[in-house]
Amino acid sequence: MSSVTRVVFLRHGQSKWNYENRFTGWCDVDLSKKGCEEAKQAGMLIQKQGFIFDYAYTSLLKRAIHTLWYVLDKIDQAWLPVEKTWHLNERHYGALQGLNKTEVAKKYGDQQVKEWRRSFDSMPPPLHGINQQFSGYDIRYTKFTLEQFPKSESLALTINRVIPFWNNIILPKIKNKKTILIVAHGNSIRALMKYLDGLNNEEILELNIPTGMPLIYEFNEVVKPVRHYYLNNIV
Ligand SMILES: O=C(O)[C@H](O)COP(=O)(O)O
Repeated sequence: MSSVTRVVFLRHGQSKWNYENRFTGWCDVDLSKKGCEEAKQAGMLIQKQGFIFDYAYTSLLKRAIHTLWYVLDKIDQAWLPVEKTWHLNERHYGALQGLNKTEVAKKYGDQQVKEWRRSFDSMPPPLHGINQQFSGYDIRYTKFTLEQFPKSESLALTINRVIPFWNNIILPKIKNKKTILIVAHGNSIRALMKYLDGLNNEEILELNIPTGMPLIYEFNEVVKPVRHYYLNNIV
């Protein structure tokens, strides 16, 4: 019997705003046609490896939830216990949400946009007031007061809410040899990878997570990550 325990991470398939090249963050945008196909393909890759999961986790955002549904359908594990949590949401992109990434780069420069998107502690400009990109009144976020509700998040702030979830909820399950599927977002997965692999601030700048590509992490008996790889790289 294998002594490693595996966690499958999956960034949602392409969303409609990924397709339109717009900052999305906590805006609840659905999958594009291509994203649905990517999700089904991810399900097929996972199914080929014969994964039988004990638990699945995803965010409160439908691009991730629907990706999970496609995967569970493909692997015929629709019965799996699923927990949805804001801890796995995409990083909040503040006032950039809804804006076109190329237009923002024309206005502020490529370097500034790269910093907002990929650096450790740079914070996108915060949302001001209540506009259509503000989801603070949404029923799924009632546990936040308006003051607590994020108006923007750096990767550092994203790490602050992803890692307690990892340590309290996921880690004990890995210790018990449970196999877990986590369908989340580019930056909530980057936050986890920074933590798991001890990446420094230069390394995290260059880390991008592709849409719809299952990423396998293997953990040893003391729950240290020993290896990770994308499923499309398996021959
Ligand atoms: O929220 C978004 O815009 C994307 O899902 C992730 O965006 P990024 O690649 O700019 O971090």
